[in-house]
Amino acid sequence: MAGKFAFDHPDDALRAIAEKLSIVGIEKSLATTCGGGRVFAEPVVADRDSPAADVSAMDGYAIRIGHLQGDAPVKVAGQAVPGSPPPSMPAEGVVQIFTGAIIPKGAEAVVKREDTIESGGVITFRDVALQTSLGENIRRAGENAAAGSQVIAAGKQMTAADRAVAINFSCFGSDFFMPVKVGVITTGDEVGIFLKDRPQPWQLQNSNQFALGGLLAQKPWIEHVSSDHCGDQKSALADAIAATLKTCDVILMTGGVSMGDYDYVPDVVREVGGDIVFHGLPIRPGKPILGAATNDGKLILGLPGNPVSATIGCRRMALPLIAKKSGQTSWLPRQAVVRLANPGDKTLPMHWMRLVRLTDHGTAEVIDSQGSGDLVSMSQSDGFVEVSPNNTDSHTDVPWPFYPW
Ligand SMILES: Nc1nc2c(c(=O)[nH]1)N[C@H]1C(S)=C(S)[C@@H](COP(=O)(O)OP(=O)(O)OC[C@H]3O[C@@H](n4cnc5c(N)ncnc54)[C@H](O)[C@@H]3O)O[C@H]1N2
Ligand code: MOO
Repeated sequence: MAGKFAFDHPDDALRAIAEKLSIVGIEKSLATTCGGGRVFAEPVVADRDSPAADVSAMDGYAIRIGHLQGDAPVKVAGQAVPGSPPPSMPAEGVVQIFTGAIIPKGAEAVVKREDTIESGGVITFRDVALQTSLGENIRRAGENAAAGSQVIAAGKQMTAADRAVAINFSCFGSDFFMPVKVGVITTGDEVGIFLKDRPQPWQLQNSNQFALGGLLAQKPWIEHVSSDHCGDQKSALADAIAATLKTCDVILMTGGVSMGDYDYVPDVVREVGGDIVFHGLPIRPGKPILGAATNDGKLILGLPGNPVSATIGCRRMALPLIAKKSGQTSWLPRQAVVRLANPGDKTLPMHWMRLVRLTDHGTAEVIDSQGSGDLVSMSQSDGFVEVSPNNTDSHTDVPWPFYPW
């Protein structure tokens, strides 16, 4: 135990609960082209060398190094074009070659076209070409990857670059992890979706449902299955959690996790068999957050009801844990860092999530906020930085991890 909190650092809390989570199942042989953003459940292996043969990196002439001695014109005795098998290297003369074409057997280098003087079937080498070394401008077979080697590891989320790699190696189908099924349950008698009648002063629109839904929708490895809302009745909440556990791998809740008389979430999570790993973390906003796992490895995360706390909590804590369940091996956040233009002198004894707007590459400004109910300032931000507890360097040039929306 770290003081009054189970963990000192949000990442330690993530690691601890992640150990209790199961990984989703596998979908066999989906088309790779449909799998953009999904998580590979098997590695991609090179079906042949890349490049498949020695190829030219330039438009020019395939030569033997011996051609570079003397300044007499040399005959262009053949042509190597992409899309055709290579000609053989003639006993005399050079072969005109184009970028990507296979190097004729016996050629030792490629001289760029602009480093020669071309005239009617012969070339002479400019001075710069005389320095050409053995193998210059030749991409060797297998230099990117050898046939049979792993080019993409299982557990990686497929990027656009991975799509290119998979298709390059003729991997048109692969096993992928199934999307993680997530159910959202918001709570609170005051919260609703008021379409026709405007909310009364004691009521408010269910913005959390839409904030969480927006973050979940960004991830192709998540299937947002349901959004339910529960009033402040313990039995209704228990029923909603039990029903959602039947259809989902993860339940994200908002509200009802702090100290109020109607904050039933911790009790109900225990009742449905949730093993509470943390309830409260040294983070602001979001301190009352609750993390639990069921005995079959499902995740129940209770986010505080305040809109900024719920949204930041979803970004900082829920998405990595869902990533873990999705089979991703690199699920723990590794964020790019930014420096703050206007950090001020204030410190907090907590990990402080500060809303920021990016102002330049690597620089951001802190946005004025009225606190965790101020969703207007949140919408003016590009995301938040996480400042260390009791940080006395905040007014200096310290870079902080940045979490974009
Ligand atoms: N005595 C204490 N009181 C509070 C503590 C504490 O430690 N001791 N912690 C405070 C902190 S920090 C937070 S954050 C809130 C979180 O409380 P809950 O998770 O129990 O959330 P609620 O009380 O249900 O709601 C808080 C706030 O957010 C509004 N809300 C709730 N759900 C939604 C929604 N779906 N969409 C938009 N807004 C929502 C709700 O109306 C309240 O205004 O507790 C502090 N109190
Ligand atoms: O720490 Mo609570 O999550 O801000 O208002």
